[in-house]
Amino acid sequence: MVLSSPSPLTPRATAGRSRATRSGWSTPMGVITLVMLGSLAVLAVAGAVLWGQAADRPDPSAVLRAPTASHLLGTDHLGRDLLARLLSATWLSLLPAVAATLLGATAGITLGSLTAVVGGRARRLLGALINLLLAFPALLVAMFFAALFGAGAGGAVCALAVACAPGFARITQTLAAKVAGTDFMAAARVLGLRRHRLLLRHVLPHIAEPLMLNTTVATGSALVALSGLSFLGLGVQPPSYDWGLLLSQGLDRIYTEPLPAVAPGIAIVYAAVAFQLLGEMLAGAAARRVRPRQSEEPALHPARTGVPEAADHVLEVEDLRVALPTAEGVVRPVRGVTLALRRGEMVGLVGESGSGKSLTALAIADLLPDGACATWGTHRFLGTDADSLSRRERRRQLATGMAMIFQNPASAFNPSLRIGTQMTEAVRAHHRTPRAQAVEQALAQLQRVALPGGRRLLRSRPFQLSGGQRQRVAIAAASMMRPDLIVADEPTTALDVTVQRQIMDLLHGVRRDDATAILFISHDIALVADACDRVLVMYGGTIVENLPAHELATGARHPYTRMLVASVPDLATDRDHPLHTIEGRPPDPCGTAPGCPFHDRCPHRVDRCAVESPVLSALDPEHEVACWQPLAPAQFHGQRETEEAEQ
Ligand SMILES: Nc1ncnc2c1ncn2[C@@H]1O[C@H](COP(=O)(O)OP(=O)(O)OP(=O)(O)O)[C@@H](O)[C@H]1O
Repeated sequence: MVLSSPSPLTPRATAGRSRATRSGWSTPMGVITLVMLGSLAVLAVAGAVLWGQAADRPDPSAVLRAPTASHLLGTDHLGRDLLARLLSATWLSLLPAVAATLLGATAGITLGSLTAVVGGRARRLLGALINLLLAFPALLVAMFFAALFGAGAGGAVCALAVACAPGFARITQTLAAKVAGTDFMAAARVLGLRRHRLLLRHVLPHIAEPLMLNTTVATGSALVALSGLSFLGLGVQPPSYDWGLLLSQGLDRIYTEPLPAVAPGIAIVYAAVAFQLLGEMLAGAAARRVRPRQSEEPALHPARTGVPEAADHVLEVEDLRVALPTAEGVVRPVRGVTLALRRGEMVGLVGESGSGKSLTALAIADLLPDGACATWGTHRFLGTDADSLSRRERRRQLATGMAMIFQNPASAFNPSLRIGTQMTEAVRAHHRTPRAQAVEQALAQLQRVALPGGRRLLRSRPFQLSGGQRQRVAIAAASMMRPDLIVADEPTTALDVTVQRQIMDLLHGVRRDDATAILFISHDIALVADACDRVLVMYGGTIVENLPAHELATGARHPYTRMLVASVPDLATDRDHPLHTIEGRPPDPCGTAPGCPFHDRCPHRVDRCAVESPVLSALDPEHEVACWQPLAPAQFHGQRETEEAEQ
């Protein structure tokens, strides 16, 4: 008896497994699969009708006959024709296998997919439950439950469903975990979609294909397992019969007449192979659906605008701290961030890798990873104190007032859903906008980001678009709710320079037209200086300088900002001289050393810097710096000239 847990077949993983799967249903293997499945389907439907009577008709004069021309497989102990019984048992053998697999798959997939949408503790509990269930061998579980439920087809089906459910749960958990960490799930969470909607709209469609393939293959295994249970006397009971029972009865006389035992065995293997081949063919078909992307990039040159006049704050954050538990101890990558964004303002957030930019953005969007703890001195979004809202109210406020754009436009969309579905789901869920109206809105947004194709584009799937097109769709989707704040985490990093410019133009268009504030996270200092109104410079988990973007090149006062700017080729540096690098390493996010986080790398440090943390203080109404000895512009240039002379 074989009872295997379903294996995690994925379209890509199985794509290379056989040439037949790659070449489709018209190949010899495809034709064989269709013929085998077709013959099983015909026998399942017509077998009992055509041969049912002959199968049940006893003949005392022909008991236990060997195969003859009138009884090709011989007869049983009541003289019934074994070939007729074999053929008419097809549906009784296949139906329970399909039912057991579907029941087990439904239970397992439900359990496994829940792990993608529930919170940390519930997820750990579910994971532990799945591990516990998997600890018991499926075969023993099936036999135990078959005995518990009582011998019979119903009991065997339930037992098998219970036995195969943990395998499905584990596969689903693994597949769903990959989905849970994707940008499109983060985006969907920002949109405030409820758990059941996340599950049904984003998780399950995304993993449906591999699950379907596994279910198909598992049906073959279930057929073998059910036949095994019948063989052991725990499955179908006389006078009913399936292939397993016929095999068991045939074994009694296998040494004198092998055919009555071999024929049901062949039928079982035949059906199991047919299901296996079906799984292979479906996997191959799924792999072929991953098509190359199109690459059309029409030029975009919308007008640029200056800083908007509006001055009301969309977001105010004071003393944001984020702590993350790790195996090495608690990490504190964000250590007191203070920032504010005005309506229609584009603010750049720059800093070395690991300075805490992304975690700051995730904390603002309420998307921190499980276990992370964020604390705030002040946290006001759209004038409302976040602490005064329930979690649900806050989610809703974020869903309607904030959108996120991620670095990788490929992962920002659920690849299994059409662009139109993803663009319209937030307005439909939160504003109860009718479908047709939501589609019209989506079309208008696509037009706004200069994407041709209208309804055709809405019907397409993310993989059919180029990276630049996907990022433009991401901006169009983010604008659907007319959010007050867009957090764009390195939205141009994965794109080439021409497309980067187009994306920046679009973001400018959004903030100009909708007065949307944009927090623009980037490593590209030159781009930030060029595109943003203000720049926040982050180092060691804090904001060390807040200054107008046009002052970044020459007016920065924090030594770190100046060194960061000096390391960029085309801002204030002389190309005839080697670029400046910042010696030393960023501070350890686990560390608890006092003082300025930059003091051990700072050429201008004084004694106080090692013991006292400087706070962000205003130099003028538009310029703040966290430094005990802010540089004067001349002082920095003097220093650089000295260094260059030494070199
Ligand atoms: N889930 C996590 N668990 C533990 N540490 C983390 C986690 N996420 C981020 N960190 C750590 O927190 C620090 C800040 O990470 P963050 O991603 O915010 O930096 P960043 O400034 O955005 O860097 P980059 O520019 O490279 O994206 C890094 O040292 C990182 O290793």
